[in-house]
Amino acid sequence: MRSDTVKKSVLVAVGVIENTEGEIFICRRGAGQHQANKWEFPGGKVEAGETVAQALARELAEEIGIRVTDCHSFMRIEHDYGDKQVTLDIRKVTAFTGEPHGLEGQPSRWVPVTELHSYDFPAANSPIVNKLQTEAGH
Ligand SMILES: Nc1nc2c([nH]c(=O)n2[C@H]2C[C@H](O)[C@@H](COP(=O)(O)OP(=O)(O)OP(=O)(O)O)O2)c(=O)[nH]1
Ligand SMILES: [Mg+2]
Repeated sequence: MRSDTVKKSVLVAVGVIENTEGEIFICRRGAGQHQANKWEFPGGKVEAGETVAQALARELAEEIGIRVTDCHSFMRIEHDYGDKQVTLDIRKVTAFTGEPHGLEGQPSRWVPVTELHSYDFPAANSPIVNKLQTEAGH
């Protein structure tokens, strides 16, 4: 990168959705997307004029068909993939209506926190998985 250019980070709203059994909902990214075929916590880019909470609500409605009724800040991660720099604003979704499912054809599933480490997530996600496992006492 040239020293006179400032790399711009993309702000992403990410939802860690938890059910009453303590499982987490994850989806698989598409073949043509950035970080293709990796598993992810659903979410997407915050658009101009939106708050992170608004973006999260919109993305979770569009991608997995749920309406968020309660969420709180979980963590924020800055990560540079080289080809793209992202800021993940992760929210824990503790209440919602509807049953999440991949509306865009993406594979998806509920996973116990103890099994999250066996999924191939983007590199930026490691602290999320670690924090979830610590909180669950593992
Ligand atoms: N949603 C999501 N994105 C993640 C995670 N981890 C991670 O590094 N990312 C990165 C991948 C992408 O570069 C970016 C999210 O972009 P996205 O492709 O989901 O954005 P979007 O839903 O608005 O999709 P699009 O309109 O561009 O197709 O953040 C994660 O757990 N969930
Ligand atoms: Mg997305």
